[in-house]
Amino acid sequence: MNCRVKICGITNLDDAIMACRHGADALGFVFYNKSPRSVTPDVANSIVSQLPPFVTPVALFVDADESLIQTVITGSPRWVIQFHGSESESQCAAYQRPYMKALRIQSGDDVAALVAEYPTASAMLLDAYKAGVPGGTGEVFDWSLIPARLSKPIVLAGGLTPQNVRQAIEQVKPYAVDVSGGVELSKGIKSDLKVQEFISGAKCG
Ligand SMILES: O=C(O)c1ccccc1N[C@@H]1O[C@H](COP(=O)(O)O)[C@@H](O)[C@H]1O
Repeated sequence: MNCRVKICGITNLDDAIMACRHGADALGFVFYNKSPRSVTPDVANSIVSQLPPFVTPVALFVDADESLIQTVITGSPRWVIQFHGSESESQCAAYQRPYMKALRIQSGDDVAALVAEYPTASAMLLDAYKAGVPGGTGEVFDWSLIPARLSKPIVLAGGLTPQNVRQAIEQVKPYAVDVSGGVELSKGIKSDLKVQEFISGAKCG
């Protein structure tokens, strides 16, 4: 099964180019200033302007001001948006860009019903729920909570690593996987070896 890979939390050009070299399909940039992976619009747009073709930059926001979102996305027509807060469907759709909405899954959630709330999303990202932390937690959730058939492509996130990514893909069969902390050397800095192992693990099936 060909699974696409997004490497999230890119903060510098060297890591971006390294991830592309290993076959990343998408790179995530975090515009949330409480994250240790937070980048400025200028830094991110400078990196995006130097990316090779066929790699999608993803701008991650957590309940951000409209002005910040507009500042980022006007920097490049290539941006896809990841909404990782409690944004409504109409807020997400307002920017007229392809977007994915993150859902933080916990037991008892009706995942199909939550997905159905975002008919304009290109994909839905499923992440672990942790109280008080919007994402990048490094925690895995119970993948058996994900129904076999959903109305949108699924991007699986939350605590993925080079060690568990193949098992995750075989069990969940997502459209794509997304990783941040599991391929880091230190907060905000990616490990060449871990990125290589993660992508080859995700794409070897
Ligand atoms: O990466 C962050 O710092 C971050 C901050 C706020 C919201 C989301 C964030 N990252 C996203 O969280 C998931 C899971 O990350 P991890 O692999 O468990 O570290 C992923 O979708 C990141 O894009």
